[in-house]
Amino acid sequence: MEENHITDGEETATKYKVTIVGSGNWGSVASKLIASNTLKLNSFHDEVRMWVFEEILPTGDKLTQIINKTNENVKYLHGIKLGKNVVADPDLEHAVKDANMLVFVAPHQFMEGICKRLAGKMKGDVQAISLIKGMEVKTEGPCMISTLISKQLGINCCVLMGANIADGIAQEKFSEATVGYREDREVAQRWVQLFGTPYFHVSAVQDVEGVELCGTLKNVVAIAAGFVDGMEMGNNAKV
Ligand SMILES: NC(=O)C1=CN([C@@H]2O[C@H](COP(=O)(O)OP(=O)(O)OC[C@H]3O[C@@H](n4cnc5c(N)ncnc54)[C@H](O)[C@@H]3O)[C@@H](O)[C@H]2O)C=CC1
Ligand SMILES: O=C(CO)COP(=O)(O)O
Repeated sequence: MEENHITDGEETATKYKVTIVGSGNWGSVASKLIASNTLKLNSFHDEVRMWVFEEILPTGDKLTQIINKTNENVKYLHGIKLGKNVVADPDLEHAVKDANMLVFVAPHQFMEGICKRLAGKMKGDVQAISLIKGMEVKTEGPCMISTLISKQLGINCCVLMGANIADGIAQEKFSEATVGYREDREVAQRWVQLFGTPYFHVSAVQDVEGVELCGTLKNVVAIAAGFVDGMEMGNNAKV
């Protein structure tokens, strides 16, 4: 347990361990942002574990092996180094077992299955954040993904959303995002620290559902705007 604590003069504080659950385009960029910060910030372990849904590449290699060898997610974020401190792990339960900060960034349709596998497998003090846009629509009504995570895993879940296209952020083009949190501002500030860089500006507001709905519904507007472009109806039709 010693390695989980840092000593700052007389005080000892928890050293946070981060695992990213998901490794597509956005999950890979999230790992790059986070890995650059854990190296700089004393309150986090350097290593960032990234659960990878294992795939066999056309070369016959396993995706996790290539990520760990080249430091690059050649399938979902080609040409971008993630950081040497990112470790790809194909075993979901193993990837989360020591983490006290969990970043969920798998496509929403896989989340129910992922949560079922994770229930009871995590540390007691774990905090979560969802970067997932979308919602589960069931017969009893819609359910936000942060709610699904909180309910199924019994943990607090913040969200991080913005007009964020992963590739632009991977290329370190300026972008901003918002963390939505429920009660604990200190936890929200920890997420802000973990994600924020000079090119990725992150702020926090106390409104999980508001932030998550804006992030999700933004994509409905984006699809409609794409239709308008495709039909060459002009910008006024978008308003
Ligand atoms: N790509 C982007 O620019 C952004 C994406 N998001 C959100 O992030 C979430 C993830 O999106 P992306 O990273 O773009 O996904 P992606 O489409 O790039 O990757 C899909 C991921 O799902 C994995 N996968 C495939 N089958 C699976 C299974 N059966 N179980 C679990 N995982 C499986 C793949 O291995 C891959 O890691 C989505 O909710 C999306 O809305 C949010 C902001 C930006
Ligand atoms: O929300 C996005 C960019 O901001 C991308 O979402 P999708 O990957 O679900 O299209």
